[in-house]
Amino acid sequence: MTASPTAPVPHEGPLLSVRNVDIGYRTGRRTLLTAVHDVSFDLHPGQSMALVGESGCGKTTLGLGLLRLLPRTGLVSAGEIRFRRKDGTTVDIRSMAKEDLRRFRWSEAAMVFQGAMNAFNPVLRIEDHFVDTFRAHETGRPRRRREILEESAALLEMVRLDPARVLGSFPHELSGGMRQRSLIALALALEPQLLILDEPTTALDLLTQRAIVERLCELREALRFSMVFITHDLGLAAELADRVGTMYAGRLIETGTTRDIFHRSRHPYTSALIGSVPPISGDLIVPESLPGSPPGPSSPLPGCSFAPRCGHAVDLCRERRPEPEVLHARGDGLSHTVACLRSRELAAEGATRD
Ligand SMILES: Nc1ncnc2c1ncn2[C@@H]1O[C@H](COP(=O)(O)OP(=O)(O)OP(=O)(O)O)[C@@H](O)[C@H]1O
Repeated sequence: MTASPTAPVPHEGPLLSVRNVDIGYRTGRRTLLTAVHDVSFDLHPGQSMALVGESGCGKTTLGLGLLRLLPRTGLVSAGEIRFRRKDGTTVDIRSMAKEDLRRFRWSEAAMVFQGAMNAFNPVLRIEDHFVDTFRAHETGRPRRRREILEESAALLEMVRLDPARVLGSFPHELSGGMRQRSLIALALALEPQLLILDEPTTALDLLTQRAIVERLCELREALRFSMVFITHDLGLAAELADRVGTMYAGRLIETGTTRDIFHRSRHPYTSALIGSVPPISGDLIVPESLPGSPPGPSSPLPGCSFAPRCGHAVDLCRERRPEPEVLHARGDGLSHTVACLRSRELAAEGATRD
């Protein structure tokens, strides 16, 4: 018997399962500064998760670490990053051999960095980037250049670019928004199941940002890839994500659905971030109610890293590190989890958001 088109999709389990991951940077022969601590989360097929937090909280380090794209001094030093491949097998990205990893990137998981200029080779035309990407992942008979270019044109049209104008151009001949869209088209070329976007619209004007975000929403719906979206802009997070994770001093201190985070955040840091957003979506500004900055990896604190800036901290917060606690359990990685010793008390007092 064949399944009817309306039959529920069988439960597939997570696409990406991150467990107790630490990521550090070597600063000397024996010193490793840990920039990401003990991060765990599951991402299911088709889900989009935004990582938010001030600068230096470890969002980019986590994004790069997930695909083993860290600079030479960077290292995933603990934990598991399990990924369900297109062939149905599961692999720990940490233990993948280099050649396997090369094939895996782009075809199964791709990353779009902030500032697309650096992602392109300045002496190659956009069409050559497409041809190289397709060719590097070919397994059977090499495809004709014309065939690849036709497919590339369709991808560019998908992100609303004119292929006739873009394919023959060098990266510097395009505007920032066009480069960023070209990069998104390139990242989607091999139909990856996971797209990691790091501030993909920063430095673009508001109209271009909006156009890219709208296109990404539509594409995700049509192509059903999963997404991890790193941003300073909570307005974008609210639009693009169905889940949000707040990072502070290298830790994931609150995760939940977009609704949990924007309407009933339980960590005073998340509440302060949301309180700092201007009424119309825009860049995150450090709120006046939140003076100071997050501690860097070289100055870890014994208790809660946010305690020195938190108006609700008590002595215990400075002594004991809060473990993530599930406040509202849900399947598919959608639980609302918070790492704050006082979260229940503060919610009862109405000090966090409802
Ligand atoms: N190549 C590196 N070598 C040493 N330390 C680094 C390196 N890259 C980042 N760090 C440190 O790791 C910490 C986390 O930085 P990261 O860039 O991941 O944060 P972020 O939240 O993404 O910030 P931003 O939003 O500004 O990109 C910071 O303290 C940073 O100084």
